Amino acid sequence: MYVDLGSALDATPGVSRDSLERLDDQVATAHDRIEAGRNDHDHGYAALNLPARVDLDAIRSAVAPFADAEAVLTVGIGGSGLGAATLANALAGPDDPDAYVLDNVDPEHVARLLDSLPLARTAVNVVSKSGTTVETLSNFLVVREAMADAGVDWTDRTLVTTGESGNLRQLADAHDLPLLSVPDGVPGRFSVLSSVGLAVAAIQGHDLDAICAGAADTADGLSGSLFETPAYAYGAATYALAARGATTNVMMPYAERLETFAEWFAQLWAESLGKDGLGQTPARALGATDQHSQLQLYRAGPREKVVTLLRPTHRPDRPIPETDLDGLSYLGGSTLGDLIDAEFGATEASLAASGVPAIRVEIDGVDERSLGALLYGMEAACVLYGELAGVSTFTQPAVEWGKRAARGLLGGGDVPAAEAVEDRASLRIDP
Ligand SMILES: O=P(O)(O)OC[C@H]1O[C@H](O)[C@H](O)[C@@H](O)[C@@H]1O
Repeated sequence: MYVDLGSALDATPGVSRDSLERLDDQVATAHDRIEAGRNDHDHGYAALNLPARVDLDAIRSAVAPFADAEAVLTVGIGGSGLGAATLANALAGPDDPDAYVLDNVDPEHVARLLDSLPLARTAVNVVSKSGTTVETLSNFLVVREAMADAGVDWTDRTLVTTGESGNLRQLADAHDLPLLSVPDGVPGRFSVLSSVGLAVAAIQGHDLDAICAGAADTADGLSGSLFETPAYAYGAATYALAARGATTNVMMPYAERLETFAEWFAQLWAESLGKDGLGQTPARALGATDQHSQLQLYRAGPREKVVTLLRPTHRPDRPIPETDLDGLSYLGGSTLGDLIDAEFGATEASLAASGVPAIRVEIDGVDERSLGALLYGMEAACVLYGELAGVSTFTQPAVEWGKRAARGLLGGGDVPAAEAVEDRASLRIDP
């Protein structure tokens, strides 16, 4: 992962080279804390040790029964769904099993998806670290029933990834299902480089060693200076920009295959850093498509944004056919790759012309090694940002409140949070 901060220097809000140099002392201190946390295997920091620790053979053996799968359905939400979806959508090839993620309980969507799947040839990958998340468990009960209705033995088609205790672990033990563990000390949104994210990649036949090697390279390159460590450059610059008013971070990949990465990034950034009145709101965009919708706002709207422009520097290409149409002759000899690169450069320049800060992030290609580097790099960036901001990066108390309230409303115990839902104020305007 390569990071270029040039377009954030003379912007509003912006960071100067001098201010980054001053910030580098704090980066060194934060790096020491991160390394101490990694050495002690502390909660959260342990996620940054995954590339060296993850047991790829255990993942390969757990997915071996699903070698015949035509589709793989992950049932999981948040960190238990987005990592698998990011890898699947980035890496999927034409002959791979199709990957789907059920991370919502919209009944119509669930029914349509189940109707469209070849259930007898579908691997069901149920993932929940806590083993208690109501959306995941409810969806799994529905999937299991659909399989039974279709005459499929669900116990032959189900893989479970969960923590050391909870309903899912009990279910896996009771039915002797293939089982993978969420490693200790790894919050869901930092778990993509474990069985949580890698099982689907394994079923699809992707190169797990290369994903982990890309991540390990990035891990080995972490140092106490943002000027030597691209991940820290990104974390430190976004932190400094947020402190100067860039409270929104637009993640804008110029590659369809990375669209889901922006969703994964949004959870990582929002849930980790949104604490104590601080944080930076992640927004998701896609280049070049959103140049024709959201770019107007990014250039000319409120000055509270930094735009992260992400692209692969190599990708399969396709020539634009010659045409004799007047006005299109300038395209002669160009490719779609030339065009999307020109659009990337034009957006960066257009933001700079308006003084809106942008950060350029590049990876070599949308391949296993580069993705491992990108995912790990963004996790390290997030942890560094959290250290600089002094927030509790690895907790999510505000999300837990909502989970308790929903459970209470469904009769799952005497939950004070549920009463707050009943007590909501209303100012309803009827037609
Ligand atoms: O893996 P689970 O325990 O089912 O949790 C799934 C998700 O639940 C909550 O929304 C948490 O805030 C997320 O961080 C977590 O990834």
